[in-house]
Amino acid sequence: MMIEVKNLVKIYETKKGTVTGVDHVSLKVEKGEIYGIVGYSGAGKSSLIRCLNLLEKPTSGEIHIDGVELTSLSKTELRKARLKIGMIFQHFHLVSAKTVSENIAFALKAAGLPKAKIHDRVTELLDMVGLSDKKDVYPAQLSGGQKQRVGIARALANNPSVLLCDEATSALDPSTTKSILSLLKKINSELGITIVLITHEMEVVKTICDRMAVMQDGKIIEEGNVYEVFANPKQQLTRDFVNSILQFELPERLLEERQGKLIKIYFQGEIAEQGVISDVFQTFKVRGNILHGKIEYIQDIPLGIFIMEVTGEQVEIDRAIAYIAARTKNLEVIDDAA
Ligand SMILES: Nc1ncnc2c1ncn2[C@@H]1O[C@H](COP(=O)(O)OP(=O)(O)OP(=O)(O)O)[C@@H](O)[C@H]1O
Repeated sequence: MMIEVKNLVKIYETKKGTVTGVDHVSLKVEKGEIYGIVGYSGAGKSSLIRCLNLLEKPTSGEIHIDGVELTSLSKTELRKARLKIGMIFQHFHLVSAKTVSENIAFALKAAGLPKAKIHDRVTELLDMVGLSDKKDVYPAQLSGGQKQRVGIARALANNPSVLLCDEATSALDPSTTKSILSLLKKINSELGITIVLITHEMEVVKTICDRMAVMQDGKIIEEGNVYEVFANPKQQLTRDFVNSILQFELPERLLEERQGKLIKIYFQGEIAEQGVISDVFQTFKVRGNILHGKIEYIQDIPLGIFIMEVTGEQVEIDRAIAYIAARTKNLEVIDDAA
């Protein structure tokens, strides 16, 4: 187990009283996993991830990273343990008076790497994040995506086993977000670094995470393999997050002009690839009109939702619907004009 959090509590003392940031959270992350924690603002995600490297001191609970329990370490021991935990931030936190190379070299100097080795390591890191041509540039001259690449290079400088990402793509546009996520994925698969990320965007979780947790009011309310959570969300909040990706509204006009039965079909896994829809038209005397549809690929497994109008004789429609229902995850007759 790379990360094990046991009964973590973080309470803030404020002038107005105490605020619970993290409320008895326990979680485990396996070596090499990408683990995403999703939640709305104020759910406690930042508090939780900042406790993982003790940027924030937990009120109680245990944090084990690669077999080391962090909360009981002395200052010196903690400084050493932290080298194994890289972190990147929403607003990058680069030093504006230092060049790209100097920003990265700083992390190596702090860890005591001999000067002669620093240059080579910086060159290697710049190459890894695709910024070799920007080494002497200052952060102000970089785009957001480039700044985050510097942040990533700096976080990886001392060969950490864990990378913590605090809303790392939230300040970036969608296409830059994609490129940063694919860089994180590459780092994970090529270097075997375990990644924990927090985000309010399900899209991020969908794109790169293996497992995920949903956080609300300081607690983890649902957890699991990303495909499983997307396909079978249990809590209302999780359903809302999943719907942000999968759902769509059907225009009112379509509902008014329908003729046969309107059905909503959920596909899961391989079923989505097996052509259930085309089989239905070969087997039964019905016509079908797809009004809306979407297939998302999560961990390369399809998860789909379709709305289809089925017309024809009532008996045939019923048989066709029964046929589809038997072969898909979930079928809802949403409207019946007959
Ligand atoms: N330094 C602090 N002092 C007092 N209360 C805090 C502090 N940091 C966070 N909190 C409170 O703890 C709770 C959780 O906040 P946290 O920032 O961890 O949530 P979040 O899910 O990361 O949300 P956001 O994305 O908006 O930061 C909130 O009620 C917040 O007001």
